[in-house]
Amino acid sequence: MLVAGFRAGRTQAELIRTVTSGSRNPCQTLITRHLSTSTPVNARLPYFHKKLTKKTKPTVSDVAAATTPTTSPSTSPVPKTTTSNTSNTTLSDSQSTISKRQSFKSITPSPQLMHEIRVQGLGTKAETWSFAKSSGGRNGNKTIRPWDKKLPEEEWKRLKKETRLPPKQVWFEQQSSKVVEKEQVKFPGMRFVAGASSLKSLPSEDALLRMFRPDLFEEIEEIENLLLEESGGNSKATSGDEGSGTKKSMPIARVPINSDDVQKLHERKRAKVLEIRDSALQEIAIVGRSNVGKSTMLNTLTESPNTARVSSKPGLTRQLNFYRCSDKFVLVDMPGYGFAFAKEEDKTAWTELIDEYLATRKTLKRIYVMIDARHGLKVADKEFLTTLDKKSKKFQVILTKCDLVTPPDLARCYTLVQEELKKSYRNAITERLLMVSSYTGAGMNNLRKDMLFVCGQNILVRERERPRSTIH
Ligand SMILES: Nc1nc2c(ncn2[C@@H]2O[C@H](COP(=O)(O)OP(=O)(O)OP(=O)(O)O)[C@@H](O)[C@H]2O)c(=O)[nH]1
Ligand SMILES: [Mg+2]
Repeated sequence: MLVAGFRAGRTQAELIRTVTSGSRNPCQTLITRHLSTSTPVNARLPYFHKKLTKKTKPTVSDVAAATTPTTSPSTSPVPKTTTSNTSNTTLSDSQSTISKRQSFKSITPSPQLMHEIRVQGLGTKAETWSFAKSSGGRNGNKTIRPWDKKLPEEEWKRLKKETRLPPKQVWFEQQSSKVVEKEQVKFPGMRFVAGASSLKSLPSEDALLRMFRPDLFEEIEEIENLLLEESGGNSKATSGDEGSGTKKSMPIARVPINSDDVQKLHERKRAKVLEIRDSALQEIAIVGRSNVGKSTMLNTLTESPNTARVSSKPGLTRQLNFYRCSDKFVLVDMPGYGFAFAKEEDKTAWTELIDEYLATRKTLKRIYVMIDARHGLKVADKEFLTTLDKKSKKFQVILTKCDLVTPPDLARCYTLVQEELKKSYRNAITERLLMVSSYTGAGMNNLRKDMLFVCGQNILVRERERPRSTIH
């Protein structure tokens, strides 16, 4: 009835204005009488209330005004404490967000870092453009864009005809092919070898070695038995506390070569121990918050989308997954931490598994901690890094999802994270952080090289990458 009295298409604000201005329309008079009680208008018209009290983003001056202590006594009927408390919380929150954003934007990254980001093709394409644009300089009011500047017009015309691409895209293609021209490192044939969802099923170092070197299976078995006998252990032990089998394991990789134990071994066996020890497998663990992109990065590293399962929903990886990588080292994909929606018992089990693995694994060479480049270090990250620091475990940070931030913001995030790491974590490798995008593949080559370097290996497969496009 209320709405029927008004012309269709009138806004609710108009309606309220007309009602409260005391118009002579009989319908309006009725409404005015109806509303002329002590109850506020908003309480009677919940829908209008919603509209009228629609939250607007507080400006910096609003925030400043709101946080300045008021001296005048409050005449409001609403209990003072409740209002002031609520508004203070909201405003101080937004104030801190604003000041955080302001201080983030005030970080000036070094030109070298910006250059590296550009050369590696990191950051969103749109901003790569504006970054390149700004480096291209201005000529009066006209912006000289790099793709206008770099080639003479006839050349553009020719390329456009050949490639049927606009100059901007041609320019990008050229830039990316410049990056790819450099030596590429590949991890061919990476594949899943084992999974461990509990400490009991964690494969022992020898078990992994057997999986990697099936040709050495019998020798490993024999040497293990000999070593166990020498050390007074029972080779037929059935404790089953390690490995997937029931046999006790003597980690061959850790046998010191000059020890009496090995000296006592048969000469033939000694040579085998040396050989096996040299093929000791090193492990590289990839950890990070849930959904940060660990499994996707693994797939991009191997250039095969099906190596690890990925999902946009957090909490997909629920066990330690061991991936064999070119016979020399193992990459370990882990469940993510900081997953708020998992069951409490699951969270405890995963944390235990990760902690135990990271703390006790002797063959673990490096821990890569992945941090989302959009957010920097979050509380869960800080907590995790603190536990690593307490255990004196060295770790390297990788900024990921770099395609989702602009190059300047990526550089700022890099600077901020680096500073925080330097300040608060003794075991962080802070000279250089790695930056990758699993979607564009930017930064992956550097990461592969870093992994090989960590394992003390020369590059296994080097090959010149063919240019990504037809443009040469
Ligand atoms: N834009 C962009 N998205 C990414 C990138 N890496 C991963 N993603 C997306 O992020 C989501 C999570 O990826 P996952 O690899 O499953 O993440 P995870 O860290 O393994 O997650 P959990 O297994 O739950 O711990 C997926 O939707 C991916 O497509 C990246 O570099 N750029
Ligand atoms: Mg995963």
